[in-house]
Amino acid sequence: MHPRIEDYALIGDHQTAALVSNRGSIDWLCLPRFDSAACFAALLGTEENGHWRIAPTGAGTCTRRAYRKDTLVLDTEWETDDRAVRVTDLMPQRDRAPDVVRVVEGLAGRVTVRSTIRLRFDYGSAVPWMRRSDGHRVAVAGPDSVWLRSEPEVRTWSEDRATYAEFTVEPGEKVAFVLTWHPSHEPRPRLVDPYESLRTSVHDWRAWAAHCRYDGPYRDEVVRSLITLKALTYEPTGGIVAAATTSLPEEIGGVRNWDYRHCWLRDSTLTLGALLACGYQQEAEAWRDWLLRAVAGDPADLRIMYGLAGERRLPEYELPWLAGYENSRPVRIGNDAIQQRQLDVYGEVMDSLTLSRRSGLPAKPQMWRMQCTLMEYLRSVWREPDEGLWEVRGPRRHFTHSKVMSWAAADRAVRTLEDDPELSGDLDGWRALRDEIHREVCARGYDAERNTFTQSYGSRELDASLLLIPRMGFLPPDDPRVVGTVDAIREELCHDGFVRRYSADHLSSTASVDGLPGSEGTFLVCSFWLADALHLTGRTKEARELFERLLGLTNDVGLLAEEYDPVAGRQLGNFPQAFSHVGLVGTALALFDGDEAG
Ligand SMILES: OC[C@H]1O[C@H](O[C@H]2O[C@H](CO)[C@@H](O)[C@H](O)[C@H]2O)[C@H](O)[C@@H](O)[C@@H]1O
Repeated sequence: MHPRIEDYALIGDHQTAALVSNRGSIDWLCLPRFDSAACFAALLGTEENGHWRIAPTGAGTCTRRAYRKDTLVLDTEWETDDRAVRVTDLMPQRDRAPDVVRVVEGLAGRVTVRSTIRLRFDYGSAVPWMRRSDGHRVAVAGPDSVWLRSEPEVRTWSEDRATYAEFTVEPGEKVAFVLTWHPSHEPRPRLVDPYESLRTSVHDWRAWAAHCRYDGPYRDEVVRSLITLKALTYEPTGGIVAAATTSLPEEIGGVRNWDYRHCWLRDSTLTLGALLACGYQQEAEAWRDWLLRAVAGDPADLRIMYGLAGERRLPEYELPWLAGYENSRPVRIGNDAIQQRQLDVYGEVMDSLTLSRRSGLPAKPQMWRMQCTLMEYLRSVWREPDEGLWEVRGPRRHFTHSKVMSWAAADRAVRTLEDDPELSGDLDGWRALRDEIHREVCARGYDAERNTFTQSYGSRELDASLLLIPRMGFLPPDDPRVVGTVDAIREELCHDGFVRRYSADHLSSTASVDGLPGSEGTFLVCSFWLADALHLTGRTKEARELFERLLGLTNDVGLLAEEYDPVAGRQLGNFPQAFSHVGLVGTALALFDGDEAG
């Protein structure tokens, strides 16, 4: 049986990441970058598509699993009455080549351990040639090579397109495996010392986590989320991926399977906010600089997402040879949403740059110039319909959230000018724009009969993004229209207390709100937004209860996917997802680190 999404834990080296199941199997690993082809793709197919399992012979799921405190170093243990063994997994900070280190350590009795590795390059499709060289097993296919060795060396053999090793450990005995990726045309990679890597990783992560300035309740959960956000950041450029995976389904067996290994302006600006609020200025600055490079050029060419280094083309295609996670097909690479118009992005970019200024990040001269150009462009397009923040694949609409965020862009432009007399810009024009958008949203995006804002102009649909209205400052939290909207969303979009993005009524028909067949779960970041809105509107007790229930959805190692299915009681969608962890950090800060409301 396929592990559930929440059966996985993440390890990474700030350039890519792997998913390790609670059976001790690495089922997902893209090398050398997050968005490279996977060499282990069992996550989206079968073991034949590549995996690496280390576990006691005959054992199934582990008996205990945890990250070492404040690190991304994972311990997985199997314990029986008289025997116990631990596998410690990590990806060391990169020198040149990416490495995976797996240290097996005997804890009690004499345990026989088996390593089974099936390397399959190009997303599980290419079976490499294997050879031996200098104590390594070397796998080569096309541009990729992987070098595998152990310390001390254990006997390995190949059979049925897999490489095996079997050995025993007694208490205190260790065997460390190192897998290193390398371009196949280059000479052998430099050796890393697995034990030294383990020590350094633990030290570096703890030093990083110690900078977290949040010291309130649930600090461990907040730090775990921050570590996850850091692990989703591509260090060479500062770009932040939305999640470590592609095509984990929003509906088991369905078609809502997308590639999240790219940098969305929306997801990353929110991530930046969470990191900044917790004191991580360096990461925020790196992302701000990534943004300035990525959006450079004609504002009409602004993309809603980019590749890790700011690439502007992410063509979407399918991998027919992969069966998909629990048969959820197609498996998609790339993302056509890059072609969409999503007006909210202007508001998010302006908001995050305002935040970065206020947090004291040194401003760059080209920053304000770029903001003025974006504003001029937004002034010419804000009246147009768009695909909205949920990236609907149906017809464009006048999404209320997109207009609210256009208002936010104008508002942040005005406020930046008011704050800094040294900057120049069209203050009167932007004030007028801000007022005009506000008037229009209140007139066309609000249903007076039901006392709620609506998903798009003239529609009766609701949308969870409207929970952000008070947070963006569009209306005060005690405005009856805000309270009415929060209540209507609770009434219509909640399932078991968790929030759907939009109405579920049409989700089973092909004429769904988002133009896609099938259904989906409750959306975790929206559920955190509900907790924020409840807190802002004075219902802090309910906000805390919801927050605690949401914490209860994290898996055994504190990770969240994009969605949750309250009926099946399992996580859905790409994993771990930055959006969900940003939500967790934001709500913790709002509830326990800010002004107490109610
Ligand atoms: O629901 C259809 C869309 O789903 C994906 O978008 C979602 O993920 C993005 C990244 O986290 C997020 O920014 C967006 O708000 C979400 O709706 C997918 O990437 C799209 O291609 C797809 O149309």
